[in-house]
Amino acid sequence: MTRIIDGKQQANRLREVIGQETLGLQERHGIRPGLAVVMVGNDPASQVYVRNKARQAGEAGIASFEHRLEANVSQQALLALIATLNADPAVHGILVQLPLPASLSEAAVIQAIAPDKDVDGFHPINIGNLATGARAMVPCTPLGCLMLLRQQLGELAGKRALVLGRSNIVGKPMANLLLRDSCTVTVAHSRTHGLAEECRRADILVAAVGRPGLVTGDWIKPGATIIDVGINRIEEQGRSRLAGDVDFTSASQVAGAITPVPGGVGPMTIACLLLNTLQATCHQHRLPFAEDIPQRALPTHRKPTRSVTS
Ligand SMILES: Nc1nc(=O)c2c([nH]1)NC[C@@H]1CN(c3ccc(C(=O)N[C@@H](CCC(=O)O)C(=O)O)cc3)C=[N+]21
Ligand SMILES: [Mg+2]
Repeated sequence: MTRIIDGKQQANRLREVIGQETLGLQERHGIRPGLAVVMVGNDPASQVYVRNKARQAGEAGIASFEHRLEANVSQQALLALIATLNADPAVHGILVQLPLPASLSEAAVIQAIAPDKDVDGFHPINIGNLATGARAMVPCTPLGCLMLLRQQLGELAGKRALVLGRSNIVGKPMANLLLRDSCTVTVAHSRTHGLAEECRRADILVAAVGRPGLVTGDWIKPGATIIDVGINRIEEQGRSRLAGDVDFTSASQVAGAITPVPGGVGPMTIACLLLNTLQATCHQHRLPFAEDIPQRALPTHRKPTRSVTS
């Protein structure tokens, strides 16, 4: 039987445990974690995400500070705001909603964020620390995918993982996280030869290319675990709906487990943003951070198989 991985429910559980931890911080130390979200311009889709983040942060005991800037804001003004947030002790995490208008340099903006407050994990310091296996702030979407995989499979070591997509936000950090869990990792992309065959070899497939329905059932190894990162807004029969990079109908006939869109990776992304904000808060106050929050919130669904001799 194919298992539908309920990311919405897992994210609810994770946010609940985060809320318990923030309550403890408040009661024992009088500290309230704070998350600043900077939005440039008024893209309607971004506004929905920013609103959801603020509401879910509040429910988990995290203060949120929204900063909306005009689409024509100067780079200098944006960098000045980031400098203010870097210096503000009530702000433990800073997220600048991407993409930015073309007139602004995303690289310069990301590098201006203090690495300790970079809850997106996009700063080169955090990317480098993740790649070398040091302590790092890990990008929220791949972190959420990893949690769903661990919850589903227990042990990931030795599994053949295929990451479809090589973006800085998902594909590259995802590949590093899977390597850290001792998977055999392949990164495929639009120029890969024999893409379908590559996919069919994978025990774990993470699709993050932004092409609706690209991965069909005949690309999937029977029993494989499929994580669909794609959030594509498509028009169908005059109506707008969300579609993943995986064709759910055919893929769910073959896969062992699969995430839906919506209700899969998306909610986990926001929960991981809150978890990163909590971690950043603990770090900035030199307090211990409970590394076991994900395991506590999301106990393994399937016990790892043990060999007879061990
Ligand atoms: N600096 C930065 N960090 C980000 O993490 C970031 C960003 N910029 N820019 C935009 C993307 C997109 N993103 C989503 C988060 C949650 C859902 C989510 O919760 N999706 C719901 C459905 C939402 C709906 O119905 O529209 C779901 O998949 O179930 C979607 C998309 C974070 N992003
Ligand atoms: Mg989703």
